[in-house]
Amino acid sequence: MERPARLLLLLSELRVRNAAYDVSLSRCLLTWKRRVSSPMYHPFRPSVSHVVSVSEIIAVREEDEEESSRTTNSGSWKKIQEGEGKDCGQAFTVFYVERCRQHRWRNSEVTFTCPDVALCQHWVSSIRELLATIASRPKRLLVYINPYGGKRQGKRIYDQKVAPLFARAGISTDVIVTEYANHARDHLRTEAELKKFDGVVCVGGDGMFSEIVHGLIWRTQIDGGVDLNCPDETLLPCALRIGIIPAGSTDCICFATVGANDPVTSALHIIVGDSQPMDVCSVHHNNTFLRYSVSLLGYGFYGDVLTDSERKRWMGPARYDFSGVKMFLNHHYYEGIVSYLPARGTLGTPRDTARCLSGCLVCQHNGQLLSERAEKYEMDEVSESESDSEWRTIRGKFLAINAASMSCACPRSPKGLSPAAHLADGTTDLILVRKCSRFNFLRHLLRHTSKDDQFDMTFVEVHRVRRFRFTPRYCQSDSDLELDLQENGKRQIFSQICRDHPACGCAPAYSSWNCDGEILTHTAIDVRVHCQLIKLFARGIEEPAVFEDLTNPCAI
Ligand SMILES: CCCCCCCCCCCCC/C=C/[C@@H](O)[C@H](CO)NC(=O)CCCCCCCCCCCCCCC
Ligand SMILES: Nc1ncnc2c1ncn2[C@@H]1O[C@H](COP(=O)(O)OP(=O)(O)OP(=O)(O)O)[C@@H](O)[C@H]1O
Ligand SMILES: [Ca+2]
Repeated sequence: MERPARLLLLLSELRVRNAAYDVSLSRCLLTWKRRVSSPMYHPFRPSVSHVVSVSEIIAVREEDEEESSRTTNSGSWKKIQEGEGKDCGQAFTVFYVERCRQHRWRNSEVTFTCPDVALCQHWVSSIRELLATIASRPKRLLVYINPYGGKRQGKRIYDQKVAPLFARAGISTDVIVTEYANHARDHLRTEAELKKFDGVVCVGGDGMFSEIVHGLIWRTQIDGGVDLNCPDETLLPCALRIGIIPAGSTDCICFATVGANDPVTSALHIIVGDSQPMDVCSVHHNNTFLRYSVSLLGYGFYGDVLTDSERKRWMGPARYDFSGVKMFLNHHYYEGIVSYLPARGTLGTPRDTARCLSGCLVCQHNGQLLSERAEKYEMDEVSESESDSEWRTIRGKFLAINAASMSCACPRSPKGLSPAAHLADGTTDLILVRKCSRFNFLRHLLRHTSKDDQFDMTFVEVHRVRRFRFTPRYCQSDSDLELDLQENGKRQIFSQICRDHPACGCAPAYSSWNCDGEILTHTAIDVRVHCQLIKLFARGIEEPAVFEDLTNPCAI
């Protein structure tokens, strides 16, 4: 029979900064509570109690008395020497996760002094044994650093903030500083010895994460004999988890899966071995694979912002705001046909007030439902797209067509493009912004930054879908398009649809797709969501109540 989770493994009287504490260790919790008899005890002050979940202990270190008295570099030991003088015996330090504001985590530490060496060693070995039983913690990681992402701080951020934490947690790393774009992707595809690692970490922005996703998915499918060009193929999930140390311009994936774009917070989520599944969209054109997307697929406004901003990379993250204002003023709309397969039987809608949070039940339910359905389709040997006659079609003039597979929350828009979208529910939210006045489009954009509903506008519609296709009007054959591209030397093809654009004289007939910050080479695309194809070292966004309870002494 398994022991009750709260059964104590150890209970001792230890000292923390000259005060006596009752310190206990169970399989789940480490607690230390100031003793009533302690000289520091104050009858009118509530007794101080601390609770740390064992799963959030980073490491434990036995303090070497001789070494510590020789060097005063160790902050924790210095405090003991100053505070306790002759009273100090053997000591050990526990490093653990502490939660701060706005979903940030910090590495905190507490040093306990024990009356004798044997007791100290017993505590250290007991905590180490417990940590060793947590199978989800990575031991060896493959790290890719983009030295040029965001504000070009990737290398410094990793060396100063992340590497020391990994070392403390006993994680060994193979580090590769990338030398060119797609270096990480190609290394993962062909060279990396993936069996040696428990996870892959990227230091950079969403573009760097996308490289890792492409490398890992590609490698997994090729190893499993899956045809990447067939949009109906069921893809094999990737075994290795991915960690993101944010050092980019948008860091939208990190923000939406962790709740902050903070390198230390992300490193700690990796160390404790968190796991967050995520949906991935495959994008095809004429049965040819183009790319994968995990956050935003945007045609029209966000495609144009990206195209324009690529020419201004030297501006750093500010390029998006500059191009955003420019494209807002340009106010181009695009004609085309959108057809989609609505998500049937799944929980949740894009207009829900509930959000996708840590341990999300909607994602769990839909994940289960969709994998059962996929098995059924496989047994009947039909594809989902063939069996389903529920495709719907919308034709129109659009300022923007966005598919948000997750909220796309980021510092620019803390609630994101689709606030109720889920990370791992097997669906994407298709947002259609029809042609409207500049004033109305500005109202719509502004609502991304306030509590108001950006979908509650007559020219905006949103559908939760499993698949969708887009065909631009004036769709040309590939060879025509190729010819035009060569002649113009750029993506935008100007056509004779100027009657609706009295101000500019001529307007592009085509936009480009912004696929997680990369420009796609085709405008006619076929998109399919693959439920929970990858896993991240993250746990989704925690509600404040989750951790308030844990630190509440009454909850012990
Ligand atoms: C008036 C303020 C309105 C603010 C509206 C803000 C909405 C912001 C929504 C951000 C959605 C980000 C989605 C993430 C996509 C990532 O996969 C991708 C890769 O990193 N990032 C981008 O493509 C980078 C895309 C960055 C897009 C930035 C757009 C900025 C728009 C500014 C419009 C200003 C109009 C002002 C008129 C006076
Ligand atoms: N050594 C390198 N030299 C040039 N480009 C690189 C290198 N390593 C990676 N890249 C490319 O740089 C691009 C941008 O990187 P990254 O995503 O890290 O930063 P960012 O664009 O500033 O941030 P975001 O994607 O969040 O906007 C990626 O698409 C990646 O392919
Ligand atoms: Ca989703």
